[in-house]
Amino acid sequence: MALDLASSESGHYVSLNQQGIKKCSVMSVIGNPTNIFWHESTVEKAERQKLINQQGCVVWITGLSGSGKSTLACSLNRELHSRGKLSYVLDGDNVRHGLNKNLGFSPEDRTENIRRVGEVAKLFADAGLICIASLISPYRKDRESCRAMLTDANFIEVFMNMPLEVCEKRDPKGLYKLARAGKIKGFTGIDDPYEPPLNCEIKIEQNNGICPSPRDMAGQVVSYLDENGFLHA
Ligand SMILES: Nc1ncnc2c1ncn2[C@@H]1O[C@H](COP(=O)(O)OS(=O)(=O)O)[C@@H](OP(=O)(O)O)[C@H]1O
Ligand SMILES: Nc1ncnc2c1ncn2[C@@H]1O[C@H](COP(=O)(O)OP(=O)(O)O)[C@@H](O)[C@H]1O
Repeated sequence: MALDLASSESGHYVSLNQQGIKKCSVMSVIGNPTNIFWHESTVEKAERQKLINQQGCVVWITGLSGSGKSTLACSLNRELHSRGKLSYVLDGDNVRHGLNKNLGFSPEDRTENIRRVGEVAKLFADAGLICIASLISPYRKDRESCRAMLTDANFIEVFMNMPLEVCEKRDPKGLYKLARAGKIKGFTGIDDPYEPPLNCEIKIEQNNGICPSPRDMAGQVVSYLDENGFLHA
């Protein structure tokens, strides 16, 4: 049986095998990586974008549960696809089934949830895709951190400005009901805060009490992307 001993302070790695022979080598310190270097790709982002005739970016959809984030994300994805544009949806609910399945809804876990999705979205944008991230992302500072990961123009924040009453009336998963009954603690909008964006690029809201259709919501985002040059290389 081999025995591995690691010293995180020295960065040395000591291994004893069955014959008691010691091996020493250097490793990255866990939790505070050292000895890692950025490796440049030989294919540049501009070349990838030219290939697919679009500009990589992140469309970040934020809003209360039930405000229509997933509906807009799906509709936008379909609309872009029909125009021959490559997009991909990162939906909070879905990402929490895999990459983020170890995270709950404490403020710290939500922050980590947003940070990870922000990093993945940044990679998709670098690949040249229009990455549609759809998460409650309730805290302003977390969304601002994601914005800071990209150049400002490539982070397009879409605020689903739906009144809580509308979201609660929709309640497609019955979660508001559970939250009101005290059976879910820390539910956004009920007993956990939602901080609306101060400077978002796009706001989706009701007109005279009527919510725009999914197609119209998507149309609003497509117009922005088109007018700002994202739909051509
Ligand atoms: N406590 C609490 N607060 C808010 N939402 C809750 C909670 N518990 C479970 N859910 C369900 O989880 C979905 C939100 O996941 P997100 O990853 O988007 O949330 S967050 O951005 O980390 O706040 C959210 O999905 P949507 O309804 O699509 O927004 C809810 O269905
Ligand atoms: N533009 C809209 N008009 C009418 N109903 C909508 C609209 N957008 C979403 N909905 C409905 O509201 C509910 C919540 O939408 P959803 O996209 O799941 O919200 P979220 O992802 O923000 O939780 C769903 O039942 C959906 O069909």
